[in-house]
Amino acid sequence: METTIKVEKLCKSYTGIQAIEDVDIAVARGEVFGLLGANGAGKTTTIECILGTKKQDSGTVSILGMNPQADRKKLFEKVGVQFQEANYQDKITVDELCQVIQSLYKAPSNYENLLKQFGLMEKHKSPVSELSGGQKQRLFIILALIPNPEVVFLDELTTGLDAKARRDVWKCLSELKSKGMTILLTSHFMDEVEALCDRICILKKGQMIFNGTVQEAIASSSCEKFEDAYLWFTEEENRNESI
Ligand SMILES: Nc1ncnc2c1ncn2[C@@H]1O[C@H](COP(=O)(O)OP(=O)(O)OP(=O)(O)O)[C@@H](O)[C@H]1O
Repeated sequence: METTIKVEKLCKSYTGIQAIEDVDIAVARGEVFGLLGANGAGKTTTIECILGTKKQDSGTVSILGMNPQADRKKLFEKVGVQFQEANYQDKITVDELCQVIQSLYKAPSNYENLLKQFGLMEKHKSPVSELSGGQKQRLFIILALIPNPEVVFLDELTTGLDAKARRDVWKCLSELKSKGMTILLTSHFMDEVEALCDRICILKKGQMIFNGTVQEAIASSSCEKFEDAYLWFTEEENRNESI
């Protein structure tokens, strides 16, 4: 199967902190891959190194056969990124922000369709600053999809969304997946990971402690439910007791 994202022996440290160490990830085209771990485990650092917005200390990254450091311009056309926070003018409206993003790309998606799909059409004339937290979160997913990307990175996918909005986002992502989009996401919600991800990697203090499917994670633990298995992997005490 064609590999869309390939990461080998990725290491990155900040002053005094080894944020990630020897991370290996391979994501096939059309796959939904979940990067999991507690706060500070190294998920965002991994994504930033994959995107080339942070330079790794060692290790290699390839997306769609490109080196993100050397081929940044070409990658920009094919990769979408959901930002947690974005800098935009104070009074800019949803329409205007989408149009600005659209203007940056050669073959963008129709953003109005995305607004409809994500239930934000009624807010299209509102200033972004007046959206609720969940509405902003959905807008950031839309901005990531405007480039019509082959690969999309969604960091903390549905943080801040209510139950209905989360389910709506899941449905939209399943549709994108069925059209062949490759998705790398991080999430702290294990029901979401179970519903969406073909494969996962669990990071703990920058080290990869599991790589495989949700079913394999459950089978390797002494647990029946995925959330319990995830906690078994990430909580030291439980693992030591079981080993
Ligand atoms: N710019 C930075 N300077 C110094 N240390 C940093 C920097 N960015 C991240 N770190 C540290 O690196 C480690 C990994 O952080 P990272 O943001 O990658 O974790 P994360 O898994 O994305 O966490 P969260 O779930 O809270 O978003 C943490 O210990 C964090 O404090």
